[in-house]
Amino acid sequence: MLRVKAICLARCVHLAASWGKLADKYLSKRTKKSRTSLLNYRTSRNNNSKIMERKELPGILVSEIGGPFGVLESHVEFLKMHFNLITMKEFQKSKEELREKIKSVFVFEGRPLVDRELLESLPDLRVIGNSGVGVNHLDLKLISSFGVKITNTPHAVSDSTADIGMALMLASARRLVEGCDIAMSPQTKHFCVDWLGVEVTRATLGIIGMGNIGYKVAKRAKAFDMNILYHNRNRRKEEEQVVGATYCKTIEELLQRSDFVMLVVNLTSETHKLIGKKELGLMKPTAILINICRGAVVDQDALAEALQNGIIKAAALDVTDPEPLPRDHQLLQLKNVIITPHIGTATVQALRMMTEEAVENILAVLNDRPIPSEVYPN
Ligand SMILES: O=C(O)[C@H](O)CO
Repeated sequence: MLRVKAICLARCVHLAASWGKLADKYLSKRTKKSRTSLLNYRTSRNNNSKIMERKELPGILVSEIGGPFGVLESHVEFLKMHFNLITMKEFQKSKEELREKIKSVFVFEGRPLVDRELLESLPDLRVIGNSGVGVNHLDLKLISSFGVKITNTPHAVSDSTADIGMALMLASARRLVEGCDIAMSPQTKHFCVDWLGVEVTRATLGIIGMGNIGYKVAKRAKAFDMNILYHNRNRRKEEEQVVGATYCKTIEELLQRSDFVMLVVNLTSETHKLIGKKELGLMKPTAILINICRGAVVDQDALAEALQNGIIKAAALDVTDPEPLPRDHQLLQLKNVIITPHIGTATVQALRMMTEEAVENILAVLNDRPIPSEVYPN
């Protein structure tokens, strides 16, 4: 009997051990797979580093290291694994020595400025890698006329920007900033608010621009049981079905039917002041406008007027034109506006992925591989 018990116990232990091993194997496989981060690049570069000297790496021009418009310090090591990193300051100092080394420019927050002068001083330049999706700060035609490719990072930015869209919609609907002011004010003795918010649940959200970000907004809105309308140059039937969205052929129809209107388009000559007096006039007086793309998509004077006159109820903006607005701008005086400082991609994860996506694009151009995200002039 004792022997049987011992055998049973041994079997159980063996079984548990093999499950453990299996689980370990499975988990490490999953962890490795989900880690599509700097680490992957690091590993592959480390293997190559034995055969590749730093001086052989292609030169990449960056604005500066650190500072609000510079490459994040934590990304420098990663960039240096693939490139010979040259800052604008270094380039200005030794132009003649460096000009032929620079094959790419890494543009972050619109810096460095890529103008004719810069393009003319870089004879071997092959690609402008924009870190971010919006390329309105780049003269696409001019850059292309130099035979230089342009790339952007539409995938890296989509989740964080969609999150900001949802955050602004919720904050505006529930008057979060006003509530926060009351709760935190030293003057507050009792919590007594004389206003009510509105719910986003089951309300109608109209999304103008169903690209990567617009689609991620729709996915999130679906979880709020929202009735989703969208307008886009091209109808996206597959995505429509996934999120249960309804296509509006015209912006006018979308504006008339929506409780919340979210702007998620690229800024181009066609979308400049897309939302003006006429469009605001079509919206419901209870509607809220949310802008997470570019400030110039909205006629801000018309918006301020509409907000003052009750044409629409409120606005929540992560972007303005210019940024920041002049301190005496009328939009800053209004209670029914919330403005955040263009923080759609301001997360550790998004910035890391933007750098990775930009590097992937640049390396594809430099190695004559298919380019994941190329931008073409209109
Ligand atoms: O364009 C983008 O991706 C964001 O606005 C960050 O610049």
